[in-house]
Amino acid sequence: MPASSVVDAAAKGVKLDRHGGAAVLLRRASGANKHLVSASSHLLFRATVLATLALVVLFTLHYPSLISHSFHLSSSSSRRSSHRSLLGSSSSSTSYRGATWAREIRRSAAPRRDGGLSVLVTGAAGFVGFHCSLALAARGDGVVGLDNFNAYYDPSLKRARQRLLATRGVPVLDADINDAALLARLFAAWPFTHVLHLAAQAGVRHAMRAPQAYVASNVAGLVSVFEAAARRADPQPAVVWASSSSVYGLNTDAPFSEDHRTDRPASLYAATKKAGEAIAHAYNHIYGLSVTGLRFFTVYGPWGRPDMAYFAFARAVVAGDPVTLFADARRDFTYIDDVVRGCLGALDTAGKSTGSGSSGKKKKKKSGPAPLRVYNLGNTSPVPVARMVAVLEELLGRKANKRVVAMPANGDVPFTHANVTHAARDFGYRPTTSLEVGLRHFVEWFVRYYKIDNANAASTTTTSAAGKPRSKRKSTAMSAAS
Ligand SMILES: O=C(O)[C@H]1O[C@H](OP(=O)(O)OP(=O)(O)OC[C@H]2O[C@@H](n3ccc(=O)[nH]c3=O)[C@H](O)[C@@H]2O)[C@H](O)[C@@H](O)[C@H]1O
Repeated sequence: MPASSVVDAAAKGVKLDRHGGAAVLLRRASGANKHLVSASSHLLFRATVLATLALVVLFTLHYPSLISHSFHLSSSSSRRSSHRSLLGSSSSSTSYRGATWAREIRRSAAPRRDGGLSVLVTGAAGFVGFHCSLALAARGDGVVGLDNFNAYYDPSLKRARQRLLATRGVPVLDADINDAALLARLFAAWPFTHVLHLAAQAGVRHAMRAPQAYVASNVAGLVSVFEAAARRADPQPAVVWASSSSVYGLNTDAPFSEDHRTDRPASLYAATKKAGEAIAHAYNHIYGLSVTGLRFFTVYGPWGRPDMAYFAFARAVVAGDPVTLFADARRDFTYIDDVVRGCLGALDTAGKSTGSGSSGKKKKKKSGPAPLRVYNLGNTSPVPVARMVAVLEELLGRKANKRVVAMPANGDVPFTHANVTHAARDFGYRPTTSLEVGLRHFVEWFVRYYKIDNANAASTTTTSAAGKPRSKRKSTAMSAAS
């Protein structure tokens, strides 16, 4: 029988089978063995397809989060190789649900050392959140991160941080702190002992361009986190969150102490951070929530924020673009590793929340008032911004095209200077990194990450010197090496 006839017979068989079954097919085939073989193979084929479909349906019902790619976990983690990657970079947080998802959360959140913490880190793909998450995971604490990956600065840098965290077993969910339902599901999935709340709208001067973003993140978002921690979580976690040196505003007493006035913010950014400190007081008072606010002082370092001056200036120096310096500005630049030690110290000493939270009703406090703390995390040695640029010039082996202007009325303050005696007393905080050393670490990362040829730099040659740039300028193009 020609091949076309076999195909015809098989086609007929399908048709007949639909109407009369295999017996009709067998009669019409009138003993032709080839037809019999063809028909029975066809039946076998159909049975296999049906069985496969049934299996797919069963699998889908059993593993919904796998099918929807809704949850991010490391695919390359050495410690957690059993975690298959569910990284889906643009998934909606509303799909973070289900039994498998909750199991994955528990697996990442569980500490791997005796007495370890279990920390929900908001803003985990941000600069400080990324470094703190790495440090917590490295010492065996359980960590689950979340971040909304907004475009305030290059989201690809946040994605690169997310990928690196994944290799350490820290998932970073694509989620917004204003998603109350998701926060409730996270606390239902696992009793986090701590929340390190670092998600925020940063940037002092940008607040004049996008004021509502600061209200949405730094006020509404903070309330959302406090609501979840105080009223949805049972037991309540302790919350450590990022306030800012900017709350000192127009204060002129120096160095800035936590006892100084903070009721004269100079920017909307500062005002929202100050509002956050007042909101923290209310949640501590009403719900017995343990809350620690950390006033960061111009934190810098590898994997930093491209919107900050040291980072933007480094890019401008490499590109040969102008650098605008606000005359006489000084900052208490604080290196990231020092700040991370401060954050972990604050978490370790946070003290327990004492209210009862799951029903949202205020019940009798379990053991008196919960801690309410605020600390400066600065470097204690302000440096002129012009000096910061000079160090960058040295490290990059290129001269900046400087333009010095009077400080505009944009919310900036002329100087910051931290007194850190409270943090030193309560958790041994002692910053040890000079601006020169810290910027060297930053530049080493910066040239590697953006694949910049830095052959002229002081750090890699013995002949270049600040003020004596080489005439030969190297490539100015920057591309991320992530
Ligand atoms: O400690 C904080 O609470 C804040 O620190 C950081 O704010 P700032 O201290 O203002 O840092 P950053 O912008 O790097 O400007 C540094 C210096 O460069 C000067 N500066 C800035 C821009 C410019 O074009 N020229 C210039 O001279 C400028 O006058 C300043 O003296 C965080 O961004 C903020 O989110 C918050 O965390």
